[in-house]
Amino acid sequence: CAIPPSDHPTHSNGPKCPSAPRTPVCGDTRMQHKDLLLPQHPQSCGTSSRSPPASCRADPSGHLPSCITPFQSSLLAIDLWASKRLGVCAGEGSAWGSARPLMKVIEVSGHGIPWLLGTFYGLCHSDSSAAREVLLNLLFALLLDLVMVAVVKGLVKRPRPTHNKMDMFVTISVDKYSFPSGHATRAALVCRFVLRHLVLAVPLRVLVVLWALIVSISRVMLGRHNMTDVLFGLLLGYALYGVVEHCWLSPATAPTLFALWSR
Ligand SMILES: CC(C)=CCC/C(C)=C/CC/C(C)=C/COP(=O)(O)O
Repeated sequence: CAIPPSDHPTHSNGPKCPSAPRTPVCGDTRMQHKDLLLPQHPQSCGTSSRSPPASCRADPSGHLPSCITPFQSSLLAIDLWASKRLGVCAGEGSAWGSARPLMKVIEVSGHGIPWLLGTFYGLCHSDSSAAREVLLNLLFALLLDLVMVAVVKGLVKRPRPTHNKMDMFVTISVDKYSFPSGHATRAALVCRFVLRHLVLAVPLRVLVVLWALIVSISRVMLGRHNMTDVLFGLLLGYALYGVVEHCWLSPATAPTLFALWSR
């Protein structure tokens, strides 16, 4: 199943194949491969796209190894296909278009701004030093998450799904990219953080986990992300919590920071 090299988004900086056929050779798959962001033999313009050594050279843009096996390629194609099928709230006219407003409320619940503002507000108004310690670490976790997601998005530069409508509440420049899902990383990170540091009754703990899952699933349903963006986001958020725990800020390890907030 050959993919016309000129259709690949990374080719904007790399070699062009103006003479490559533009007729679909794999039906819908050709169009969906635009989102893979893995060069399809960019060096093989004018030669057979089956030439194996060319497929393992460095990506001209230097962002990703271009050595993609047929197995990986198939997994990504399945990801794109399934994500498109699951994007049932991607537009008002989609199968579940009427649920889109609810999905957008869920989107805001996992957005960085309410979490940052809420944590900052709590920090300024908390009287107990224990609460301040937890909130300061939550603020650190949220900022670390924003930075890590921005770095990975900027490195990978995977475009958002073609069916996504870019009508998101406050975004930053890298949010035009899709991998990983910032909402999913935040949901996993906050979920682990809250379960570890807040004393909650079991039903509330279940609700926190459900919220994280719903925020993550809603990214695909809204058409914002492919499934792999969300799965990687969840893993990244889970792992970032480990970093936060490892670097835990306390009055002993960061006295200056705590002095800022003490009364
Ligand atoms: C302090 C500071 C730089 C705050 C920026 C907060 C902000 C605009 C975060 C962006 C949140 C966002 C829209 C993430 C994208 O989530 P995806 O799940 O679509 O990747």
